[in-house]
Amino acid sequence: MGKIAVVGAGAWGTALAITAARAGNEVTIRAREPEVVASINEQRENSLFLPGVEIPSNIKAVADFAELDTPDFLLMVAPAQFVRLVAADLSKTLKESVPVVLCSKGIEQSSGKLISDVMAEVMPKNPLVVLSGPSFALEAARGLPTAVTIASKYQKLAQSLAEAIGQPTFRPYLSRDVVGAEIGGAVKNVFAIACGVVAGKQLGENARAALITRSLAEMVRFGESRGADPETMVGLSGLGDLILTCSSPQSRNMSLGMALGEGKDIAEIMKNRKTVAEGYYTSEILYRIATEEKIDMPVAKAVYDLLHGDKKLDDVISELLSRPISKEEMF
Ligand SMILES: NC(=O)c1ccc[n+]([C@@H]2O[C@H](COP(=O)([O-])OP(=O)(O)OC[C@H]3O[C@@H](n4cnc5c(N)ncnc54)[C@H](O)[C@@H]3O)[C@@H](O)[C@H]2O)c1
Ligand SMILES: O=P(O)(O)OC[C@H](O)CO
Repeated sequence: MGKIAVVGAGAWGTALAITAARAGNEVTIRAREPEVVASINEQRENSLFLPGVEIPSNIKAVADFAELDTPDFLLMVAPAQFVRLVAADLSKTLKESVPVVLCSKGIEQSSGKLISDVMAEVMPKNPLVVLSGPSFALEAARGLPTAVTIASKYQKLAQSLAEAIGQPTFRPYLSRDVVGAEIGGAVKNVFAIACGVVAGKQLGENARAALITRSLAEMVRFGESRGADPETMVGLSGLGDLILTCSSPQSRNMSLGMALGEGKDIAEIMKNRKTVAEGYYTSEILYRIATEEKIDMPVAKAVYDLLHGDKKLDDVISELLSRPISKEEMF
């Protein structure tokens, strides 16, 4: 039986803890909120972030990083904008030999850095693995079939993580392309907001299909700018996650876009959110990077204009639709 630690007891951290426990591991999950620690240990439920799912008895919640001991793998599942701070605290007690599995999806807004680069800065010695792919927390937690990409330059580690947490209903696929796996998960959140706008404004399924396809082209371009393999972009962590997140109001990012498309105000939507819609933060930095580096990303720009600019929805849509005719290029 292996030992898995999870840092971040939001919906995804909790779902991954349940998945790892279901595979037979002893799991310790560190929650930031004392009420979440109590809820997991006493009610066997994370009633704040993943209500309605039973927590198996081989999961223990703790408040203190020091209680995580020395796991075989540590899963980092804090929201992307908090990973630097959380990792800095964690690094005070975690041994440098413990492999860290990055499960967060985003780009650091203050620096424009990929979160794997943030981890390399803050915890440079811990071997890094990325876990990404189309995976709604609730479905994975309920044991519904899910497939993910596990990427690392240390293939033996990727393999042993896959063996430790894999099971018929949670199938990992292995990759060496850490940056590619990470970028797909980070930028699809921005495009899911755009697809939500299409749904909320009832622009139709043709528009949504076109938007997903053109978003994939932008994902490929951005990925190439960071050295990602275009093939990774059409795998689970890229196209797979793009399709999932752009197709279901279960997605926090798509539902944020739907609210915008229905005419709600962004400040109102963001007020009092307790769950994270990573695309909101990623869209701002993605637009800045694309502008500075001249990466053609019109859909990402449209989302930026809606969330962080002061453009009107109808103006943003007509700007996107009246771009000059160009050649259809993906790669
Ligand atoms: N929910 C999903 O279905 C899902 C699936 C795959 C990946 N992810 C990714 O996992 C990451 C975590 O998302 P989630 O869905 O588990 O979170 P969540 O929205 O369910 O919960 C919010 C999380 O943010 C944490 N948080 C709030 N303020 C914080 C602070 N100041 N410092 C540190 N942490 C703070 C909370 O403790 C909690 O863990 C995100 O990057 C997300 O994109 C989520
Ligand atoms: O609910 P979202 O939009 O944060 O998406 C969750 C996962 O990233 C889907 O793979």
